[in-house]
Amino acid sequence: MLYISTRGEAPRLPFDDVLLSGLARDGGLYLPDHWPHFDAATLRSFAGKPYAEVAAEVLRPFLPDSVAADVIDRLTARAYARFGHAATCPLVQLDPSTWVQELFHGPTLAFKDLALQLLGDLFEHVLAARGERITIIGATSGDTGSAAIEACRERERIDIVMLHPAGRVSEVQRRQMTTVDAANVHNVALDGTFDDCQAAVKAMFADTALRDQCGLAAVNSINVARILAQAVYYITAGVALGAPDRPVSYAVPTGNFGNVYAGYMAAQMGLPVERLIVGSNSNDILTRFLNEGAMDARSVVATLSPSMDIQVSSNFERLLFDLLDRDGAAVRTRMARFRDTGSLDVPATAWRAARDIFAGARYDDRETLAEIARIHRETGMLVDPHTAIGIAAARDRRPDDSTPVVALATAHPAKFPDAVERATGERPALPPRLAGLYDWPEHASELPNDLDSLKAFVRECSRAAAA
Ligand SMILES: Cc1ncc(COP(=O)(O)O)c(C=O)c1O
Ligand SMILES: N[C@@H](CCOP(=O)(O)O)C(=O)O
Repeated sequence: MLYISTRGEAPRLPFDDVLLSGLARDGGLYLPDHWPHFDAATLRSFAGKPYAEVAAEVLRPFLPDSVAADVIDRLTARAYARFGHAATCPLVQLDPSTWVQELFHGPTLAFKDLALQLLGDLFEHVLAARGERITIIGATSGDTGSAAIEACRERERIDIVMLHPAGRVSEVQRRQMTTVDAANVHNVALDGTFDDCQAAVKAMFADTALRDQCGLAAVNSINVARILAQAVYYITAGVALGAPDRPVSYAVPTGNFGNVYAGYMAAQMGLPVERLIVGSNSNDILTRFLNEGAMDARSVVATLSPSMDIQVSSNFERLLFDLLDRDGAAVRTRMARFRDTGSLDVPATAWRAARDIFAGARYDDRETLAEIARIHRETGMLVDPHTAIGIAAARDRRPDDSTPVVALATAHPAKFPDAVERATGERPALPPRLAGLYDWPEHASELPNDLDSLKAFVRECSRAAAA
């Protein structure tokens, strides 16, 4: 299998190159050139298997022979052994047709661990085989950062520079990144929003000299391997609830559109998905698009669900590519106009096609707190603000009462203790291994939102550049 860019101009690349190269050289995002199809018998055979085994089966067709054979079995077994629940991503039933899938049993308590624990080992395997080093540059609104740092800390062939928007992530999220004391980990508190961080990362990838000198690589959903690995939990939840013999819907708290795009990928591979329900906070560009057809970026508003405080949802470009019949030139023109004007022109036919599978709902902070309180009152569960938005969207936008809906619980409530306590009066405790988090010293460089300063910083941190 080869991977193609959404902007149609970069060369097709094999998996190893795409894994290590991040953004395509034409500014686009990579996608597989075709989707493998899992037939009904294969999907049925996944039910009841350990998560690591299903992950290996689902990912095998996307991998080169050198990894697909038995290496992937070892890597998935090792990655998912680090999770704190024997089922890896257990399902908890809320009512007769709604389930919550807990994606927060990994080392950093958020769904990003599902992909990044595996990616860390994959990077190491491929880099050792090629005798290379990389410098990862990433942007985080909170959770990608800690999951990527945890997955890559102290790895000999990797340096990691992680940009977070100063003052705009929760204290637990920030400390999970900045208290890591490892020579290859470099945190940047950027004076700006998450969108500024993500734009800076993409601009650094566009600098060919920097990119080649430092061996830049991505851990964000820019990296297609990240979201391919996330498609697995849609499949394990679906088959546990009766797929392929009945369709399943998913409700997903959404910011950068990566997680819900992973659900779209699972559907392309044959999982019968009835609806992908997008839950937004007040930064509701995706919900406005789905409901009204217009995609206009506004200023980012700080909310109680900071990981979704995003206006430029990077992965929407991957969906747009499909909606425009995989026409890279059409994507290129529209993305250039979006960058210049903040308005993305999506043809009405494409909008209607998007609405065949996606639906959207928006919740402000008041509604989010009310939802956390309601869930606690009615079920005893404590949920984080992002998860609450997913559960509310599951209830409000489910297509019918009979199709099961899986609401994705994307973070542990202890990552957002202030909001949870405000809504319920109960303060969720951190797991014992993070008990010292508030006492450990923090390490971060405060930098302005200035590309030249960031590039200089990355060069300084990169052992690949120094070699
Ligand atoms: C807890 C949580 N929920 C939801 C999201 C939104 O996910 P995505 O950006 O993939 O749409 C994030 C961001 O990664 C997150 O950290
Ligand atoms: N919400 C994310 C933002 C980055 O998204 P990604 O899926 O592209 O890594 C975060 O938690 O950092």
